[in-house]
Amino acid sequence: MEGAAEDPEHPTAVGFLAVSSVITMSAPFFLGKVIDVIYTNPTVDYSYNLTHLCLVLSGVFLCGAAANAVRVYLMQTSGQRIVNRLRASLFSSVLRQEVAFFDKTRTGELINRLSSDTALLGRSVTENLSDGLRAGAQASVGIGMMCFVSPNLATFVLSVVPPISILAVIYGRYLRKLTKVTQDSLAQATQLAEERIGNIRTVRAFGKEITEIEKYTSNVDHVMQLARKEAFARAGFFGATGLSGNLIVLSVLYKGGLLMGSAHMTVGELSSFLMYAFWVGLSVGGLSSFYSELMKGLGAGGRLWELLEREPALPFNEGVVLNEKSFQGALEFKNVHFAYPARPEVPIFQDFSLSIPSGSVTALVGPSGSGKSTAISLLLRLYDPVSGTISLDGRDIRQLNPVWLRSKIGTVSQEPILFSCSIAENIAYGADDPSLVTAAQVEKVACVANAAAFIRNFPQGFNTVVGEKGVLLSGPFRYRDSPALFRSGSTRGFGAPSLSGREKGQPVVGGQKQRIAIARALLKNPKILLLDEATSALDAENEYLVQQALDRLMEGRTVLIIAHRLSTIKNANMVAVLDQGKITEYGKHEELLSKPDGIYRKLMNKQSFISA
Ligand SMILES: Nc1ncnc2c1ncn2[C@@H]1O[C@H](COP(=O)(O)OP(=O)(O)OP(=O)(O)O)[C@@H](O)[C@H]1O
Repeated sequence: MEGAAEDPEHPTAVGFLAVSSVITMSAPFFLGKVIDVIYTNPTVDYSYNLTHLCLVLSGVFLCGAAANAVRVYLMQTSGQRIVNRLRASLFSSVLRQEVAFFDKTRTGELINRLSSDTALLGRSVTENLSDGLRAGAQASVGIGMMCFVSPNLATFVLSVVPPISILAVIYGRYLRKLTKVTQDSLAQATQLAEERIGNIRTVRAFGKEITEIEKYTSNVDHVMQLARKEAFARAGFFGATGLSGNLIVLSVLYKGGLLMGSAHMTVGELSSFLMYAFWVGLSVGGLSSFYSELMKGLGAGGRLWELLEREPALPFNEGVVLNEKSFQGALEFKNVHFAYPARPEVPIFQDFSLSIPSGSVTALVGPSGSGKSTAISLLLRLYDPVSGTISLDGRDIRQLNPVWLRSKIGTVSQEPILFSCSIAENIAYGADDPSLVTAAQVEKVACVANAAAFIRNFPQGFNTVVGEKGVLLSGPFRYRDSPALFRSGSTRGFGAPSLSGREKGQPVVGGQKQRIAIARALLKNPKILLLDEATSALDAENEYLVQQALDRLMEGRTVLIIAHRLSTIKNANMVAVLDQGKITEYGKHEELLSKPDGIYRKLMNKQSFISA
């Protein structure tokens, strides 16, 4: 691995590995000598030689143990370092991917890569590699020493190796298959748990706790069944190897006894031989677990590599940056055709054209599902059109640097997403460099966004931590129009139905999240604003506060707003009606309303626009 090769601790650890292995493997030979000294000098003064020998050997063994401990320490730290580096690169690679990639890839799967696959690979190329090397070296030296001590006995013992190896290979394959199935079904159970816990409000609102518990329990029961099968296979294999190990030792003792009887072997040699045989047995066990860990690591590595090497389909931070001084912020869709990559057969836009002049407010209206949010996703360049162009100040946005482009665009969605940190941090998130934002700046934008008063009423003020997705704040009541759907292959784009609506029946106190999101957008101070108005009515006072904050935010910017309020539509410079994948009507509210058979007129009659 690249990380392992760079790591300076690796060569040191290999040095310690060599020292500890040499010492370990010389032990049986010298211990055999000790036994022979005991047996061949049954006179009084042998104790002097023996004491010396034992003292020297103890010192050597101590060095071996210390070298081994240092090796393990170095390998563990170096493993963790590799895992950390892998995680950082992987996270960086994931965050650079285009949005369509996230439509297709499950979050749980990515989290799994980030947490367990990296750990698996890290361990596999450090500790496991070191243990494997050690086992391999010890097995070869052990076999060599067995041949050296007694070639006769060694040939006898080694003749049982081939059949046992064949058995081990068959077992290994079976086990790998079984492990994969178990892992897959565990991943399924985890995915289910993650989704249901993340969407607990929807589960609760539908009273599905018991059903979900049963579903999860049946999933983990399935995992248990597979795990039992695996345990059974392992138990059989270990039982068989244990038995054959003992039988081999017994036959070595038998044959060794005969050789000793015919004076072809000393008792020390037989003891050394047995110890070597024992070490070889242990090392072969170590080698097999090294092999299975390595295979797991390589599997994880393959999956990680795919992700690390994946080139995002849309560029991440490259392209033209327009001159800030002459930058106007005029937007235009020209003959845009678009279908989501996850569903290429369903066209969303067909010949969609719309011009949004610099500094104007355009209200976009249309039936639900007509593609209003999609238009915003395209302007943010979360996806590219199949054909046609979207331009900013006459420049195709595909030529522009997407990071720069997005830095010029502010968004406030129906259900803004806040992070689980303090309100001040959430507002500062809008700035290019949040660490440079002062408390005074945060308070100022919060004031303009009509958010300062309610924030100050919280005991911790601006330091109040909002819950995951901002659930501790009030938001619009959205059960009516956006039921949370469990995933069936794709997520929604901009303005995805959030699950953090309020429980049915609770009073709607209103719009705190929106006002924080407006403050966040104010701090960003973008030239272009893409807004998705909340579909729900707030109470009169909050309605007024949010509306006033939005009006202040819109001042002097190019605005495209998905309108749900009559007042917004009336105040907009232009209204564009989106239907059947294109803009079918365009003009001022009154103009459009005066067309007797106009779609806008029908829409107004059919759809309830909030009259506030
Ligand atoms: N990421 C996605 N992958 C595939 N299809 C999607 C994705 N996001 C949205 N769609 C589909 O695209 C169509 C347009 O969706 P969009 O959210 O743009 O409509 P909308 O007019 O904003 O609707 P609403 O008013 O209900 O919010 C819908 O049929 C929707 O199911």
